[in-house]
Amino acid sequence: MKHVLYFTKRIHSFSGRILYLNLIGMVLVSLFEGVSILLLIPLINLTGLLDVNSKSTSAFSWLSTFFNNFPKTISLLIILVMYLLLILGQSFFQRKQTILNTKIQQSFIRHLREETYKLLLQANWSFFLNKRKSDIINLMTNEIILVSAGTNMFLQFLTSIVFTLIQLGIAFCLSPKMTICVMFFGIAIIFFSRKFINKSNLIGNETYELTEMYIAGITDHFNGIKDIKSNMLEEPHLTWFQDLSKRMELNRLKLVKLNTISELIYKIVSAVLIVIFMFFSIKMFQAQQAQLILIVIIFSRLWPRFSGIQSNLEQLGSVSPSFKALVDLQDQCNKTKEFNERDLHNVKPLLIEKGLECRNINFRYNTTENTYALQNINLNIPANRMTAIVGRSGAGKSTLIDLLMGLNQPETGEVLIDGESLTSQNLLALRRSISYVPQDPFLFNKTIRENLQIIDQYANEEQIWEALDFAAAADFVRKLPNGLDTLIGDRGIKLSGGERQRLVLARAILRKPSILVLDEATSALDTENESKIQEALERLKGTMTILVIAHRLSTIRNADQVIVLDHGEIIQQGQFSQLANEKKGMFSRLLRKQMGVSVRSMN
Ligand SMILES: Nc1ncnc2c1ncn2[C@@H]1O[C@H](COP(=O)(O)OP(=O)(O)OP(=O)(O)O)[C@@H](O)[C@H]1O
Repeated sequence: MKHVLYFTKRIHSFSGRILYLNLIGMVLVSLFEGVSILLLIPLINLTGLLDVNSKSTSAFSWLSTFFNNFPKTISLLIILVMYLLLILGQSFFQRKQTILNTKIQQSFIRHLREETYKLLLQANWSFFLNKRKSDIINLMTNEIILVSAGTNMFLQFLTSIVFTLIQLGIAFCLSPKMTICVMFFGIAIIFFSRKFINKSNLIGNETYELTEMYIAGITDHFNGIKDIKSNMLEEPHLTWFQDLSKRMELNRLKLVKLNTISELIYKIVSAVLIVIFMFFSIKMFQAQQAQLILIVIIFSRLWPRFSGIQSNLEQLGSVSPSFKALVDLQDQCNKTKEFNERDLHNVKPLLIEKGLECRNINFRYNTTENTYALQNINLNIPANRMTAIVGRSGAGKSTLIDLLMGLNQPETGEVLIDGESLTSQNLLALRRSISYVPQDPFLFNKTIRENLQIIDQYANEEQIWEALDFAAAADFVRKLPNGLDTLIGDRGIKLSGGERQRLVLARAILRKPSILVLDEATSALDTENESKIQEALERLKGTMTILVIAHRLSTIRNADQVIVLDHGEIIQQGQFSQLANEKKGMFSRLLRKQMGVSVRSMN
């Protein structure tokens, strides 16, 4: 419940005065309804069948006395007009209140969405390494709506308590004994049905987990749909999906069964109580017909209030896991925050003059395990030169690059930029100076132009073509039917792997970075395009610092410095030709293997 209260406080500080207006509106709507009970007294009296001016209704007998001053028809007309006005008033306020409610709820959802999205963007890389993307998607789509709806539900719950108190007050004036009895049973039954609330909470937890699994499954399956289709893995996936859908169905059914059983209990108890009341009222207290009618009216008005409170609590119990998940996510983001929103304004890129340096760096992904991804890294990366990082798969190349970009933080040691430690102060300036091209480049489902302008929205036609030329992409873009305005599909699916890599390279160049990082960025290119890019990189040398990770060693022939990593340690460092001549070194072994493969493949 504390998480629900947390969000209620948030909606309170977010909406301020409007929230009170809304609450007053809800109370007003309920009051109109309450007052209509009172009108029943003179109405019943007017029928002439019953006399309601008895002791038990004495608090409001003045109402009947008042209407006795008028001829019957006039009284009847006044009462009915009042009744009509009450209904009209109620409907009018109800509409206003619903609109206001939606306004508050929707702006709160927007606020929550924006706030959580900002926090996510501000979280550091380690947060994303440890978090499943689909869980974030689930929170940002399904759960956030449940949280907002739940917060609203909680506010309605508070209003309904206020209104129940008002109605209890009115009922008390009509029949104190009766009201106390109803209250006693109502509270007792809410107290005894706590276990329903706990059960709802358990089912809510299960719903949350199942939804997480569902979104994760769908995301994974459709990201890997090519694998599924080409390896004919449809059947196991379908079975998995059917099992999960069945579990989701049963989970919903369980919740409805639970909610309806408590509703059923309330109805049965209500019927039994009415019967008992009637019996005692008639047999023991010789109650008049009017009192009996009041008993039924009070019961039918008040009892649903109690059962409403109970079902409200059950619903809150079932959505409270969503509240907890959102609080947890925001907490984790706050703990892993690497910058504040205002830091993003006016970040000037760094002009690196001397270079980057790694000093005594050790790094592990999991600090509870003994395996280090990087150990004793001491390294100089001179500015405006090309440095290549090579090594076997899993050697730590990408981890090293991530450290240099300030994505990973070293456990010991430090990264220096022109002799200054990399801290949160200069982190964003460093990032602004970097263009990073990964092995599996990310492209948006937009046109080529839009994909390029993401990096620089003011880039003109000439600059765009210049970047495309650099990345050996101009030719294929020219041949596309809509040229720069061609839509490239989901993640650029309508392009080949090599075309995608070239586009991302062009995008990286458009930024005119001080540091260009290519992480296996040309792995999908044919030799012709690769050598075009090599030439282009050669032209760039001296204008920016280039960091290249490459398995294909021919790519880095022109590098000024080659770093060889193995098991997270630097085992060789020097110029390409120098390392190639160290016959016993890992580099020449890797080189020989690749040359052997290429010679064999030529034969
Ligand atoms: N997020 C992670 N959590 C835990 N361990 C990781 C994580 N990412 C990488 N590792 C481990 O760190 C080591 C270095 O990985 P890294 O990705 O840096 O290697 P690499 O040299 O770039 O490999 P490749 O050439 O195959 O891309 C590997 O043993 C890998 O299993």
